[in-house]
Amino acid sequence: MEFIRRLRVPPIDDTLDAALHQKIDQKTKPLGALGQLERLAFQVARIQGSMTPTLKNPYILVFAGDHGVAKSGVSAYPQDVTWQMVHNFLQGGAAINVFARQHNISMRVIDAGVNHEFEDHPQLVKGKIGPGTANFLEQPAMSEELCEKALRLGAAQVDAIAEEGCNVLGFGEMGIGNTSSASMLMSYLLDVPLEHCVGRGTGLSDEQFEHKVKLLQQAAEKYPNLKSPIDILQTFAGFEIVAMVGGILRAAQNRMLVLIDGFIATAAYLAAYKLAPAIGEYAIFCHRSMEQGHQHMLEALKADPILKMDLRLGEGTGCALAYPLLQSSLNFFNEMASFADAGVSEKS
Ligand SMILES: Cc1cc2ncn([C@H]3O[C@H](COP(=O)(O)O)[C@@H](O)[C@H]3O)c2cc1C
Ligand SMILES: O=C(O)c1cccnc1
Repeated sequence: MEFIRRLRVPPIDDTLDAALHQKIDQKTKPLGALGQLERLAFQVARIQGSMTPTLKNPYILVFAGDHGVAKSGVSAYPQDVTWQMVHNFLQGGAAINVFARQHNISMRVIDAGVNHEFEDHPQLVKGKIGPGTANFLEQPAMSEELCEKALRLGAAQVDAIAEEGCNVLGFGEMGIGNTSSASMLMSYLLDVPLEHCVGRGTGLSDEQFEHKVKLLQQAAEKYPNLKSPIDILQTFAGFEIVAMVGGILRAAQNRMLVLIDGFIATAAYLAAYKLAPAIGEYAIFCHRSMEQGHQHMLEALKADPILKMDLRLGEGTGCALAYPLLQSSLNFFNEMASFADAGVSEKS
């Protein structure tokens, strides 16, 4: 696939590492006392190759798409909620709108494949790859051609906001049924049993959850020999998930800071990571979702999520909520006095 053949993620230069550690350790605090904030500041400064890193023009991209599998009763909500929520995002009434407004984060909604025609709106990108995916219980979700189109869609959106001066962006999603897709991706990409990957999504009852597990197990039996990340994406992903994969890859390629939300966004990240492991240095995991598979996925990635707030929403909400802590990490790094500046005695 041309998109994948052209993929080049720059490895991070370590020439500043010693100076960055020294700058952090010289701040007026016991050594290591700002914990994860110190690790975040170090990571961002390395990505930017700068002793004075900054966050510029932050964005949340919310990718939306419908899933054929939603018709098989794997979600607690009807498929129409996908387009209805896109409408809600554009009206400014969803959780992600509220948190993004609170932290001055711009938002864009990408229709990657919702089964609905939307009116024009300044925050909406009309990128529909198709009116939703095929039901993977019956046939692969999409062709290779559409998969590549979706990768390019995500990459193009990231390039567009990079041109607006953005250097930090969060990836969010909306698509009824997409925890099922994400569970399949996780099981295949990590080669772990499906039981560790399936959760209750929007809030399934015990009975509905058993039905979901049974259907997804049938799907796994149908496709025993998938190995490559692209084949796995084509078979199980949604257009919004593949567009996120393309976007995550391009953001790292552009040396932007990549903020990863919950279970579905992390599944997209996982596919991107399998395609280009160098993206690992650009990613910040914003929270640990209640969706059970997310906890296993984060462990497998050795990720250190910023928040544990019992969220299970998606939309990029974890990214928006973690953003002020990321700001705090750079503020301490750029503004805090050193022992020498402040005339404070160092460790004896
Ligand atoms: C009103 C509403 C708003 C949402 N915002 C995000 N999701 C989340 O729930 C969906 C995934 O769960 P499942 O696989 O169980 O369908 C995705 O659309 C996800 O972003 C929502 C779900 C609902 C119902
Ligand atoms: O972790 C998430 O992002 C998530 C969990 C459940 C439903 N929707 C999203």
